[in-house]
Amino acid sequence: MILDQLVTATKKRIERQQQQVTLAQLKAQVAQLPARTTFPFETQLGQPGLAVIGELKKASPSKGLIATDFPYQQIARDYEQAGVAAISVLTEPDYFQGNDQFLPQVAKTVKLPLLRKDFTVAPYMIYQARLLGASAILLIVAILTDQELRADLALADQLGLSALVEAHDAQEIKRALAAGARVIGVNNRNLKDFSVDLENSIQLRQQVPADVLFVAESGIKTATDIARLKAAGIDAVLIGETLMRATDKAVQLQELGV
Ligand SMILES: O=P(O)(O)OC[C@@H](O)[C@@H](O)c1c[nH]c2ccccc12
Repeated sequence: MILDQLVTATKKRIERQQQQVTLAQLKAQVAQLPARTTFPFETQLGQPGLAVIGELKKASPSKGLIATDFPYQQIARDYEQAGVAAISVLTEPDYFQGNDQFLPQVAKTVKLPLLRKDFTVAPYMIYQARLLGASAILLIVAILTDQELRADLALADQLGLSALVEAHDAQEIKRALAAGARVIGVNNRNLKDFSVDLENSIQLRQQVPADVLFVAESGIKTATDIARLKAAGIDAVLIGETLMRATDKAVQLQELGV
């Protein structure tokens, strides 16, 4: 499965990076940063109405190259002007053509909270996310043990980072809730065959209590999709490809009815 390949590639990448900057050195750098007392990612998602997280994604394993031209700072500015609540920044290099440096570059361009979209497989990556200027990290339940999930959530909390905890079925939602997730994302894309089914997030909405933020992820393309998700009481949507391909982000969001 693609997720296994991503985990293997990410572990190798982090091992390489740790040879340049050790965990102890990274921790020391993070310790120099001012303490954070707020969680702007969650504040933004908790606003009334459906919040949109716009994603910066040059390529993906399911779609290949999405944007030949990728002026990510300009796209971030366009997202901000179009009124998105937060920006998801793919940093994974091998399959998504992401780059860690996109985060600080985008952070100095817009005021919006940034989600570091990567495959968090080690606490090292959580310290990195803080140092790079992210407000939130992604934790994928399917690739973490319960113990790791708890420890990662605690560390994120301690560093002033929110965590979007990604689940794809009721069992994973249970694990996310038991670990104390405050934001749960349900991926509509099946990572085994890349098929997309919006019903996944709609059906699973009921498994999550109202005081936990619920994000529907992937495959959102039309106003009908948005209307269905709104009717299901979803707090936020994560939209990548549809927004990446739109020449005018504001017009695209208007057409979607968000
Ligand atoms: O481009 P889409 O279909 O709108 O999807 C966005 C986002 O949900 C997707 O990129 C995603 C969801 N979960 C992930 C985990 C890692 C990398 C990427 C993702």
